[in-house]
Amino acid sequence: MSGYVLAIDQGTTSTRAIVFDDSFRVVGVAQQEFPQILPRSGWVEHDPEDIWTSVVATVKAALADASLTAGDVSALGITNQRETTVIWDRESGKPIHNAIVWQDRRTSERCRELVQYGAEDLVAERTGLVIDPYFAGTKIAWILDAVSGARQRAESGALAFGTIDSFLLWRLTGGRVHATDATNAARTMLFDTVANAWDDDLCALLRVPMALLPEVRDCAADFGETAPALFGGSIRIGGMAGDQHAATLGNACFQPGMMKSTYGTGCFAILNTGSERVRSGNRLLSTLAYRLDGRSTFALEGSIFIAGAAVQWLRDGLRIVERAAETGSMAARADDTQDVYLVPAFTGLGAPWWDAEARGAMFGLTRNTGPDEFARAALEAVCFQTADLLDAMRRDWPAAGDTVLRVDGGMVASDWTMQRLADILDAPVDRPTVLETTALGAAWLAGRQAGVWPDQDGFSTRWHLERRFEPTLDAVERGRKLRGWSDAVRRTRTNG
Ligand SMILES: Nc1ncnc2c1ncn2[C@@H]1O[C@H](COP(=O)(O)OP(=O)(O)O)[C@@H](O)[C@H]1O
Ligand SMILES: O=P(O)(O)OC[C@H](O)CO
Repeated sequence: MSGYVLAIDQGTTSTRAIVFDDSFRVVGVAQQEFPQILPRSGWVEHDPEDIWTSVVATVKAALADASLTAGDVSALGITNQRETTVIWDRESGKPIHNAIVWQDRRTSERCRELVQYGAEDLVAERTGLVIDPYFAGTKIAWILDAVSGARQRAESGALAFGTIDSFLLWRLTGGRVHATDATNAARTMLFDTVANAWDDDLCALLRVPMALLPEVRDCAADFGETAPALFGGSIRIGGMAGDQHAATLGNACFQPGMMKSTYGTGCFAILNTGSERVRSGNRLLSTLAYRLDGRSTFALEGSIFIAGAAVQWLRDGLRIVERAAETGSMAARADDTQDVYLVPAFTGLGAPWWDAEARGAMFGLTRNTGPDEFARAALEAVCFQTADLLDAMRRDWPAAGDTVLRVDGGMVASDWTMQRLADILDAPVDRPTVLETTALGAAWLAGRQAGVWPDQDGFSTRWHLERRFEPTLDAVERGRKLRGWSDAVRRTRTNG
């Protein structure tokens, strides 16, 4: 068998398909953006057919780019934007509603009711999550209530629910496999991560019929094979993981205490806590890092909703830059005497604040404030938010104290941001040579399952550092900046 492995990375704004060889080099790649549907303030949807079309097109294009056919590829791994919720008809394969995206806040009111009802402890104990519209559970119930007849059809077993991985698997296998992996299941608010099973009590609480739910498998498992007609030959599907979990694997964070942070549209920091599921006292998520060989590895996660999206706002909303990459040089020449803070709560605040109602704010504006200070504030916001997460992680799990942060995602191309991140965290930041770590993690799962790629140890030794950013900021200045940020967050929050 060849060492070529294909990964589908189905993200929030685009789909990528990447072919790796057995030296983990990218030999073929294709990317396609698809429309974001914003029906009203705080609502975000995707058309699942757009996603499906982009997956088929990018897989074909990546194979062509690598000058390979389906028969040359040993395995396929799928990784995906998490929590985004699709419900489809098992007979026709057609979705009954647009996918409700992870960023969508339409179920805030329902979540408030669940908190008032006193469900927080039950949810935390079984799932490790906080109650928030972010997760799939309340989105499923919303669709069943909004689409006429859907609840009844769900109860009779005519409909299927899946996060994007599961929906793609169903389509790729020609409707033969309805399954997900444990990391995606862990983002629904319906899955007991210790028992590794869907939870009857939570399904009843959230009014989700269990007949809708997919079978849950390990991240590296036999997920079936692609229908031959799709890509001119079938490919075995051997790996599946939510994108942040795949990035944890791709960054080889296999040991307890290792941590990665991915800077894309949002920012997601995951700290490997080993076999211990740490109950957070600081409103972090206690989730799965990954599940392999029947064993779960747990993690503390901090989820920030807006990271690179703040840079997109400068580009597409304010139009003060033409390209994201310009923000680094602007930040470098921004006026040091101006303390301008952006709290980018465009869709509420995630961890550790979980304030669905908060909206973005800027502080410290003067008549001298210009585009450079805006750019610096947007990039620094990402650093300050990561510092809040790391601080919460250290309080929850003191072993996190000496952590080196491994980073990936589109934003880490910015040297200025990575240096500022090390300065604000007062910790080293390691940037790997392969920045496509999410796709690499999914490919590793599939390659390992097919027996053509190495196990954890072999893979870890081939993780390579491109550059380490060491902290250089003095403690007084760092403390002053962090106090300014805390004050800005306090003034933005609605639940503090
Ligand atoms: N040089 C850069 N400086 C700052 N931000 C950047 C830079 N390059 C890309 N970005 C930001 O990174 C994000 C894209 O990262 P990516 O990992 O592709 O995101 P996603 O997978 O969430 O779609 C965009 O929000 C973009 O604004
Ligand atoms: O598609 P991304 O990279 O923005 O990641 C989305 C996250 O998985 C949402 O939880």
